[in-house]
Amino acid sequence: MADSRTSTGRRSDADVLVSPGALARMTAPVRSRMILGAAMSAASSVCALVPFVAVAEVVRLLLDSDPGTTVWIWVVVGVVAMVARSLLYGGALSLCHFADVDFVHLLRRRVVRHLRLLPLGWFDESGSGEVKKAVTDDVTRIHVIVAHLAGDLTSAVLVPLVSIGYLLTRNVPMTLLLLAYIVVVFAMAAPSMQRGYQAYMDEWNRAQGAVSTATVELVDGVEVVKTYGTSSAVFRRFDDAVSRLTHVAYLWTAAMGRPAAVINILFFPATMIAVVLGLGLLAVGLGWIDAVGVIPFLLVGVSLPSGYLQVAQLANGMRTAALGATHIDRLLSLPGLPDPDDPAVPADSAVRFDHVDFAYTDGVPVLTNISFELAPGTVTALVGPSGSGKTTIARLIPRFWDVSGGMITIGGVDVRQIPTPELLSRIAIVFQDAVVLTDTVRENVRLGRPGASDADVEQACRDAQIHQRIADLPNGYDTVLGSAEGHLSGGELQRVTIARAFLQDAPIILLDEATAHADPHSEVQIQQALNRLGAGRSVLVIAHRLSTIVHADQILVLDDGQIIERGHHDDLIAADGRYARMWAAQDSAAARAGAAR
Ligand SMILES: Nc1ncnc2c1ncn2[C@@H]1O[C@H](COP(=O)(O)OP(=O)(O)OP(=O)(O)O)[C@@H](O)[C@H]1O
Repeated sequence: MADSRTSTGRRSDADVLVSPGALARMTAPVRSRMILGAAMSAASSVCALVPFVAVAEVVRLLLDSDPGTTVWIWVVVGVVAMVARSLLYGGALSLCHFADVDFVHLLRRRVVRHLRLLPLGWFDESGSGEVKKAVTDDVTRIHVIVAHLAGDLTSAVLVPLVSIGYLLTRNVPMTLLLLAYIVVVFAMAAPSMQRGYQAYMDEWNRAQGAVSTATVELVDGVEVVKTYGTSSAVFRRFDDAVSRLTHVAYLWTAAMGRPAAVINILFFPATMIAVVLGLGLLAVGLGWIDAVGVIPFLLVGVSLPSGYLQVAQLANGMRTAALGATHIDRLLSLPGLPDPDDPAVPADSAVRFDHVDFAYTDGVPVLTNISFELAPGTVTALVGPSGSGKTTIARLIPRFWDVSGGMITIGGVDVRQIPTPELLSRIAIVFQDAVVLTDTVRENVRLGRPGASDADVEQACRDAQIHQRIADLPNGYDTVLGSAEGHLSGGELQRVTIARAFLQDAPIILLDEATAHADPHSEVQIQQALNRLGAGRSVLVIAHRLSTIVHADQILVLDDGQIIERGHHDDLIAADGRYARMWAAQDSAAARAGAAR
């Protein structure tokens, strides 16, 4: 059997065992409206049948020698049923669709809230494809059930049952003859349809999952695709996934096509009219029914099999919805970072690492025995070779991951005991790559303090030395970042995120290589903004350019996850150790670059 993992090693739909209760749990908040919608839809389906019955009865009575006033009663019944049907149908449709809108909103919000609790490691492992799948694809799969299942399934099951009941009251042998025809057609075609369906359903889901993952990968890696064109592995994986999906679709259609065509032809309304007439002639010949008695069968019996096809489609929808619900259920049951069992609020903003060990993967230590203090109003710089653990240290403070050993405290309180909103409100982070949303500049800055006034947002931008640049944009602060008119350089975007940190006014600042992508002019501006931002706060700086941290109160030199030197710039230079060598190497590199210019 083909491997059911996708090219990125993630699990595909076919690996998931559908959990029977998941769909019921997921739809619980709107269940009462779904039931009411189903009841209204059932009543509407019965009403939809009544006009046909009324016409059949009117025709039968008119052909009688003395129709009497009963004819008019049937006319009124038919008209009232038509009106009632429209009202009930419209009501059921609105009810289910409004329930569906609420359902989608509630479920997406629940999923996104839960995603916020998951450690960053989960996102690294699962990728954006998994998030997109849960929030859009899986929710959409279930939404079809809320919007349509209750109403459509009830009517698909109920209409044939009521029709058969009515026809039995008209003539039992003729009804049995018609049912026998329908059963024989099913018996001929349904088993091979079922076999074809089961054989390719899983294959189809797997191929679809692979296309979804490959598409996300393609978009994420669009720069590689542009550079290496269609020869890149990313593009090849996408191409293979699409070809596989097409192939499965072809095989599936071929397997299902013949039996589906047989059923469609034999249940086609024109075919059914001919069948009812033929069976009617037979029954009249055998003396089981008179000619007038065949009329109800022509009007009501012809559409008897249509419900089957609808039920088959809905069963498919049910299965994919159950699969979507199982995915979401699994995601919602993933454990988030544990909540504090004894919540406490820190007294001040002194950050302390106390013999901290950390590993992303069990058995592969990344940090070992890290201890240092980040006192309020001081700057601590982390330096060291690539991969030595600088970013990891910074990310443990806001609990992007939890330590494996030792403890991190803020104001004497273990970060694991500080309620998450409280913890995050105390820490402002300026990442290496400026993280901005596709939203207006104003809202991007306001993320630092939701509810901040426009004046405060502008003041923060002045402090970050980006106000004038924003004011010069076509729509000023209302320009959407990422849009054609809202294109800012890396250094400018970095200053937008610094403005966000100014607005947040947090006592602890984490700066991860904030000047990394800036040109020399931007770098000076960013540096000035950062110096002002850091004044009076606990600042942790990750720096590659040692010239930016010569005035730091404390420099920690990391190597392979351990602190190998610590002290002021001058002390470390005097010690003539690793830091001194790094300084000399950067100095001569800068001199070489200067000479080359
Ligand atoms: N999400 C992750 N999952 C597993 N390993 C990781 C993860 N992030 C980083 N690592 C590993 O942890 C080690 C430390 O990485 P870290 O990013 O903290 O180093 P760094 O000193 O900041 O590097 P750089 O200067 O290149 O940014 C590296 O070996 C890295 O491969």
